[in-house]
Amino acid sequence: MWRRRRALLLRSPPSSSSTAASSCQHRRRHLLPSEEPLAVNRLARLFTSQAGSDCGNSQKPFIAFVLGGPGSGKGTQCTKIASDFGFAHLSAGDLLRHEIASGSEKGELILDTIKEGRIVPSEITVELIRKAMETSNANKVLIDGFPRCEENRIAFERIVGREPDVVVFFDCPEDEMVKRLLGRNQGRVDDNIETIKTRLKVFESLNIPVIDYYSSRGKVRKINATGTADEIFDAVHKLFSSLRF
Ligand SMILES: Nc1ncnc2c1ncn2[C@@H]1O[C@H](COP(=O)(O)OP(=O)(O)O)[C@@H](O)[C@H]1O
Ligand SMILES: Nc1ccn([C@H]2C[C@H](O)[C@@H](COP(=O)(O)OP(=O)(O)O)O2)c(=O)n1
Ligand SMILES: [Mg+2]
Repeated sequence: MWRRRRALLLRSPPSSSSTAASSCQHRRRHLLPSEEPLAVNRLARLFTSQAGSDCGNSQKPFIAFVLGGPGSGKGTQCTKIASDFGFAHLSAGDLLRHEIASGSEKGELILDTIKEGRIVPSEITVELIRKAMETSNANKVLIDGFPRCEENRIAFERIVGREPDVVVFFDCPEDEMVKRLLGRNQGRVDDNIETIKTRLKVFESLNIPVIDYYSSRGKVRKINATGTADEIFDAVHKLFSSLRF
């Protein structure tokens, strides 16, 4: 039943939209308190040197959060960074879409949330990222599209016990982002104008505060995300060449 519904929903337009403010609060309704300490323990093992199991590496991985509005070019630029600088590319959105496609119990909730342009409960996303980091065994990681809200950020930092090394912010005007999303043509359930409007509101109200927070901590590197993908990558390449990882 759910599988048939999922197949239908994967390409259907959104049935409703909701306010940006409710997106992060979603987490509280779905939090399973018994799961949180387990995730804390697993992540603590991943990121503390005493355990010696940091993604299979003896050192903590270098972590770059890659942020920007929907359609700002995060995924496009991450592919290029991964190829030129040897980073593992972990896209939070891709991990969530794989979870939907797997037909897991959480998939239905994730799909409903993404269809509406809202943010998935943090413990689901952090757990998917944690597993992907473990599997990748990488010492340099791009985390694309995360953290999307303060609750995402706090969950990650509390569980992992550290901040990212750098936060790359692709700064793009809204009209350009809308144009790119409507032309993306990947059959995504959230690339329609109604959901895009919500995603832009969510970005402004929930993700910009995260960028402001990391700016105040001197972590943010802002990239002008207009122009061709290659022009933007020139600036990205300069930035990554200047980082020590
Ligand atoms: N600089 C660019 N100029 C025009 N289109 C772009 C540019 N960068 C990416 N795109 C296209 O815009 C769409 C959104 O890009 P994507 O990398 O998926 O962004 P995001 O991950 O931030 O949503 C894709 O179809 C991509 O091919
Ligand atoms: N940290 C995250 C990342 C994505 N999501 C959900 C909500 C987002 O609108 C969708 C799609 O994310 P994705 O990063 O793939 O989208 P864009 O690359 O910005 O177009 O996934 C989330 O809930 N939490
Ligand atoms: Mg993307």
